[in-house]
Amino acid sequence: MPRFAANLSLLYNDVDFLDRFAAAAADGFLGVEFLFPYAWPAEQLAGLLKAHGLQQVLFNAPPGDWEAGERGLACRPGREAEFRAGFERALGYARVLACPRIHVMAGLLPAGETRDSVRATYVANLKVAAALAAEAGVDVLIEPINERDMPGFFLNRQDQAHALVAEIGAPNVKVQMDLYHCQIVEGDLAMKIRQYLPTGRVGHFQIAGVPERHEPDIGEIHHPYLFRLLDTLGWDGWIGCEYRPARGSAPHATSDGLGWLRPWLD
Ligand SMILES: O=C(O)C(=O)[C@H](O)CO
Ligand SMILES: [Mg+2]
Repeated sequence: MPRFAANLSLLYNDVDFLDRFAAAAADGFLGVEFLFPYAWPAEQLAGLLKAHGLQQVLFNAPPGDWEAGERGLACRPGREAEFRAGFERALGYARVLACPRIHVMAGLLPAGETRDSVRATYVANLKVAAALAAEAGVDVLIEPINERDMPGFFLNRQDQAHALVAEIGAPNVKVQMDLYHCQIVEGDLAMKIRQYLPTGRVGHFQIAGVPERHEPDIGEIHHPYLFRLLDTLGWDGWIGCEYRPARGSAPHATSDGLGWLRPWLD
């Protein structure tokens, strides 16, 4: 049976961030993920996880200046020291939160650069992150993201991600297979899962309805088929619920829209 994690950056966003842990636990989630924990002390977040019987399954390394539009530093030549310092900060949080994986966002292509011209920077940065993470027993995840949501993002396709994982050559670097982005960029989701899951190089899944990124039962993907497929293939990791609730009304919008999840919680 798939295990579902609530993405607390997108779900329960009609209550304060620190109250989302309790809300997720009350809805039956056993795991949570979020984008960035850095506005709160790690010990405070660890206390909330413990109080509500939740596991932290994923969060992101610092992405650079998010407010200014940056979406990761890994592919940015000249930002290597900042990338490393950010990743070390993330590892500190991972230790306190007992979180076994960190997502490293690739970043937007700098003006005048191409995917080929920044590839060596990206690979070198990921090798550094992988070595640091290995000492802490943590996996480093890389995620292909569609360019409608993030124009100019370096990493967009599953085949590109898997080729980079092979080139980086570290056993703790894996792909975060977000089926929402994969559907928008490539489609053919079931065949892509059948192709990549047996490689052992998929470290996490995420889901959302396509194209609006609302509940998984809104839109063009039939998720129950994919959940059964993941079960058949023996996936025992997590599926992050990374969508913007569209049903119900505040302060229960997320809970009101969880009808799709209930059959999978038992
Ligand atoms: O956008 C996504 O799908 C992610 O998972 C990133 O972590 C945040 O942009
Ligand atoms: Mg995602």
